[in-house]
Amino acid sequence: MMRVTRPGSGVRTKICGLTRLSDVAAVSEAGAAFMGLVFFPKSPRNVSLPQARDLALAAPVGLAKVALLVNPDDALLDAVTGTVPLDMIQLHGTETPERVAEVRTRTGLPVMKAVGLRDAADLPILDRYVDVADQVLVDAKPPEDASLPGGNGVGFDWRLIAGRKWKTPWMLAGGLTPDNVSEAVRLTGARQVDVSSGVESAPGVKDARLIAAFCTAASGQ
Ligand SMILES: O=C(O)c1ccccc1NCC(=O)[C@H](O)[C@H](O)COP(=O)(O)O
Repeated sequence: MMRVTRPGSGVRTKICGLTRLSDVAAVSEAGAAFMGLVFFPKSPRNVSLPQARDLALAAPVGLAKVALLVNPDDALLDAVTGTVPLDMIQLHGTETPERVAEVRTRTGLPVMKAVGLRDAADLPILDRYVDVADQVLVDAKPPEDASLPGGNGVGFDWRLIAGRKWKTPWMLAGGLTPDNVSEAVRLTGARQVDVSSGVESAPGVKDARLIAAFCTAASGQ
């Protein structure tokens, strides 16, 4: 499988919600740094344990495999980490900082905690996680009527975080697309970006051309 090294701006991309081996190939060829596997039965991107294992085993060295979980109990954590070769856990529920610390210890893996923003009142929530998580995913809060806690293709006002710095590495997410990602990077100063809906042709169906276009746009080329 060919990997493309982009000497551009160095912005790293995560493509979330892969379900097919062809998605892994597309993500790798586009030069993304992370691929996300969703373990959330209500999601159109949900993968079974055997499916996730096959996808993870197909990833080339250098493409980090991230398991996305929502308020997982220890049994689910053990099942996922015992079956799927992984590089990171993404917690996308209402996990407390204490639970984030427990998940790090239990799995031995770095943990990225997703925090949803809608307005400035949500910003202090981020500060609760910077000391305990290895990465913070700065995402949009889901709409009130959403059935998914993330992956809804909605954004937030990037000016909320423009010029802000956290001591923990962070990734920007929420409604990003090949058309808006370069502006999002420019405005927020993000060095890492995450996308799911914006590179799909239908809910849960990744599109190789959109993945390539997203990675190219994110890297400033
Ligand atoms: O993608 C899902 O189906 C999903 C389900 C449950 C929790 C989170 C989920 N997705 C999160 C993401 O894919 C991304 O990390 C992020 O929220 C960006 O999503 P999008 O706005 O669709 O690009």
